[in-house]
Parts: sequence; C-alpha cells; structure tokens
Amino acid sequence: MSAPPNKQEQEETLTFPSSHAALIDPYLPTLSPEKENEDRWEKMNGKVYLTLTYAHSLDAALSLSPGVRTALSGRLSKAMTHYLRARHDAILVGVGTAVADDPGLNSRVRLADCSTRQPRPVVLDPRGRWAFGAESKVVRLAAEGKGLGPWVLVREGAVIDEGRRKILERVGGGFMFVPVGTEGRFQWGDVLRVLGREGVRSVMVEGGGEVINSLLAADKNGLVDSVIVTIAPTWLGQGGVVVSPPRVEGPNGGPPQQVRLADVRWCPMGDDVVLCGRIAK
Ligand SMILES: NC(=O)c1ccc[n+]([C@@H]2O[C@H](COP(=O)([O-])OP(=O)(O)OC[C@H]3O[C@@H](n4cnc5c(N)ncnc54)[C@H](O)[C@@H]3O)[C@@H](O)[C@H]2O)c1
Ligand SMILES: Nc1nc(=O)c(N)c(NC[C@H](O)[C@H](O)[C@H](O)COP(=O)(O)O)[nH]1
Repeated sequence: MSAPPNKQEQEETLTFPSSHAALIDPYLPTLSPEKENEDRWEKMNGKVYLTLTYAHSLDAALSLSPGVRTALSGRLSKAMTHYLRARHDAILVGVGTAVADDPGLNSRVRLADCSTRQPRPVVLDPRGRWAFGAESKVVRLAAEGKGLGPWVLVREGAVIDEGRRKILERVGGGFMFVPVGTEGRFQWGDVLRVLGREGVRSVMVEGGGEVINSLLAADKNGLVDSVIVTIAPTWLGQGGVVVSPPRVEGPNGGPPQQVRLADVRWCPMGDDVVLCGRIAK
C-alpha cells in the first residue's frame, strides 16, 4: 500500500494501452453515435447500463477503515479505472467515499484518438452529510474545466443549504431529489430512473462498501450489466471496509443463494489482476 498520492501524481495524464482496452471493452457500454444510443435506450425500455467496478485486497477490503483513503490499484489498473470513467456518462459513489477520499471523480486518461471524455460525478447522500465547499476536489476540477459538476442525490424533502446549492450550480452541478424507503435508502431503480431522465445512459458505480453491498443485494432485479474488479496482491487485515453482500436464504431452508459471475475474464495488469464478468442469472 502506498502513501496518499500527492497533487502532481493526482493530476498527471494517464495512458491505457489499446491492447489492454481490447480485453475490457466487451464489458463496457458501446461507444456509438448518439442516435444509435437512443435507439438502444428505447429498445431496453430506458435501462441505464450499469458497471460495478472497484479495487480490493486479497481479503476483499476496499480500504483500511471507513474514513481512510487506501491506494490499492497499481499504475496500469489505475489507468484502467480512468479509462472506465471516460467510457461512462456518470460515475457514482456513496457519501462515505466522498467524505473519506475527497475524490476528483474525473478522467485523466487520454483516449486512442487523443481526446478526453468526462463522466458526471454522482454522490448518494440521502441525509445531506457531505460538507463540501468550493475547495473540494471534485468541485475545483469542474471549475477548472477538468471534470463535470457533481450531482448530489438527497432524499425528497431534504432542506438544502443555499450556499452549497450555489457552489454546485456555479460548476454545472446540482442537488437532485429521490424518495427514500423505511431504511432511509434509495431504491436503485429510482436512482437509475433519475439519472436516465437527465440523459445518463451509462453509469459506473465505484463504491464504497455500503453502496456496493446494497447494489449486489438488490441485483435480483438485474440492474448490474457488468462487474470489473481490480484485485491487488495485498492483505489489509481485519477491520477494513469489506465487499460482502448480505446473504439471501435459499428456498425451503436450503443453502444461501450465491451471487456468482458468469462470462468471466481474468486480465493480469501489472502486479494486479482485473476480473471482468456478468452476474449469473
Ligand atoms: N478500493 C476502492 O475501489 C474503493 C472505492 C470506493 C470507496 N472506497 C473506500 O470505501 C470507504 C467508504 O465506504 P463506506 O461503506 O464507508 O461508504 P460508501 O461510500 O458506501 O457510502 C455510504 C453511504 O452512502 C449512502 N448510500 C449507500 N447506499 C445507498 C442507497 N442504496 N441509498 C441511499 N444512500 C445510500 C448512505 O448515506 C451511506 O451511509 C472509504 O474508505 C473509501 O476510501 C474504496
Ligand atoms: N480503482 C481504485 N483503486 C484504488 O486503489 C482505490 N483506492 C479506488 N478508490 C475509488 C474511490 O472512488 C476513490 O475515491 C477515488 O479513486 C479517488 O480518486 P480520484 O481523486 O477520483 O482520482 N479505486
């Protein structure tokens, strides 16, 4: 595990070789002209393409503890993550990640045609916990034209701080309202509907633990189109934020149902390995 990246490391342009991109591309939403995208969107009844992607250790930990930013990906798999960011319309994280990591949520990879493409940062924050300001990295990058302004999804009826609303709107972002259930959570279907209404056709969900586990638990509805996991050759030890969704009991008291991947591909990337797949039906 390395020290937190310094500002220069965080802002340098990354390259992701096309030979590696070719391994990952079958698991990504297609890059097609807008018209074709809209036709497909209608055929799929307005289903936003969802890629679940994150990096974890050999003991399935995303980080040392909830409030700690922990670098796991090596140089090449990190470039892959930035390539994924360029290949989706939006990138979504939970407020726990926004608070712990102060993430940029932009793409720093140059694509094969030398262009860059930025995803819309989306933060799930039902209770309005994220105390961002103009100096928060994602806001600053948007102000500098290096990313898009974030959308913060809060519960319907939440009282919005005027100052924060202005900060977001100044960089092209804003608050959006989504209904919550009894547990104070959004339904994933509602989240995707809100994003779809705003023109988002693909989203990569990057974490953290609660977001990933709640999405895997909800996937009986077939929301996840592909899964791309970077596995780093390290154990973080007990106490980390772990990917392990709640068990679903099997029928008639049988063994618990497993969430399994099909159509699997393992891609070595530097010291890491990237696992791609789709959730088996
Ligand atoms: N290694 C990686 O790829 C990676 C990726 C992202 C985050 N992380 C790490 O994960 C840690 C944060 O994880 P975490 O589990 O504490 O926080 P999290 O990012 O999953 O955020 C949790 C919060 O998001 C909101 N949320 C989650 N699911 C929701 C739903 N269905 N509806 C409404 N709101 C929902 C809730 O407010 C919840 O408290 C940090 O340490 C971060 O560094 C690692
Ligand atoms: N792929 C990946 N490898 C890692 O080792 C790691 N720690 C993350 N973590 C994802 C999480 O969403 C972080 O918040 C962003 O990676 C912050 O990075 P940026 O500032 O957006 O570049 N993701």
